[in-house]
Amino acid sequence: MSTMLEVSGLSHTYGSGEKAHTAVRELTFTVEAGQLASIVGPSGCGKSTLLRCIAGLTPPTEGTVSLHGDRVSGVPDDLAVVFQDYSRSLFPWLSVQKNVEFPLRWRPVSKAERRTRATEALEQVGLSGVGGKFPWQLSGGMQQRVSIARALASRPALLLMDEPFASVDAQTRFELEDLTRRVQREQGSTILVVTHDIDESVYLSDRVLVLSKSPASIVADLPVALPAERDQITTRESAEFVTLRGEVARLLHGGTPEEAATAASDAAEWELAEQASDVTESKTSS
Ligand SMILES: Nc1ncnc2c1ncn2[C@@H]1O[C@H](COP(=O)(O)OP(=O)(O)OP(=O)(O)O)[C@@H](O)[C@H]1O
Repeated sequence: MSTMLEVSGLSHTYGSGEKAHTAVRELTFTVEAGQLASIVGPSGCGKSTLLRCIAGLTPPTEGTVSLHGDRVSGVPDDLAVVFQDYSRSLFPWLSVQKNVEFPLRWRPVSKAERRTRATEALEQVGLSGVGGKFPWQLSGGMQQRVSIARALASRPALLLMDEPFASVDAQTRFELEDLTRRVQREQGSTILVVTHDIDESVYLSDRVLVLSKSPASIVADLPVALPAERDQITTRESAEFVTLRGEVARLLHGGTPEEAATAASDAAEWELAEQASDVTESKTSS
C-alpha cells in the first residue's frame, strides 16, 4: 500500500500573544491509499481545524501535510470535502445534475464528460433519475447523497468527510454509512471521516484515530479488525465491535491505551455473556 496522506508534526494556533489558542498540537499520522480512516475526538478538541489544515483551507502554524507526496499549500485539485450541512453546500437554484457537475467546470473536463461523470456519481449513490430535481425537492438524506455524488464526480485522491451524517435521522445515517463503505470498496477510494460518534467511527472504518481534549493530540491509533462486509445489526452486536467501542469510549474519557483495552475486553465479555443468558432464559420460558 502506498501512503496517500501524510500529516507530520502538525500544530495550529489561532491568534497570538495572550489571546493565542492552540487547537491541535504536533499531530503525526499517515493514511494509506484505499483506506477508510476515522478521526474521533471530544467536542471542541480541534477536529475541524485539523480537517481544514488537511484540506489546505487553513495553513498550519507548524508541520506539514502531503497528499501523494506533494506538499499541500492550498486546496489540492484532487481533494474533495463533504460537510455536515448539506443545505448550505448545495446550490438551491441549480438542479441536482448541475450541482454535481458544478466543481468540474474548473477542471479540464469537457461538457459531455461532466454530464457523464455526474450521471455515474448519482447512480453510485442510488439517485439515478433525480438529476432534474432541485435540492429542496429532496429529503435531507437524499441531499447529503447529492453532496457525496458531487465529491465523487471529481474522482478525488482523498475524500474528507466532516461529521457527514450528523444532520440526518438515525435510519438515514445507517444507510449513508453503508453507502460510504460500499463506494469505498467499489472505487478503492481513500476516505478520512471526522466524527464525534464513537459507534460510527468503529462501524465505518478500517482504523480509528482517537484524539485527546483540546489541544488535540493522538492518544491511540486503533486498527478495526471487523470483516469488510458489515451489517448494521450483526456487526454492532459482535464481540469485536463491542470491545472496540468500549475502548474508544474509555480513551475519550481520559483512560490510558492499556487500561482502555483491558477494561473494554472485560466489559464486552460480560455484555455478551448477559446477551447469551437472556437468549437462554427466553428459550426456557417459551
Ligand atoms: N477561527 C478561530 N479563531 C479562534 N479560535 C478558534 C477558531 N476556530 C476554532 N477555534 C477554537 O479552536 C478549538 C478547536 O475548534 P474546532 O472547531 O477545530 O473543534 P472541533 O473538534 O471540530 O469542534 P466540534 O466537535 O464542536 O465541531 C476550539 O476551542 C475553538 O473555539
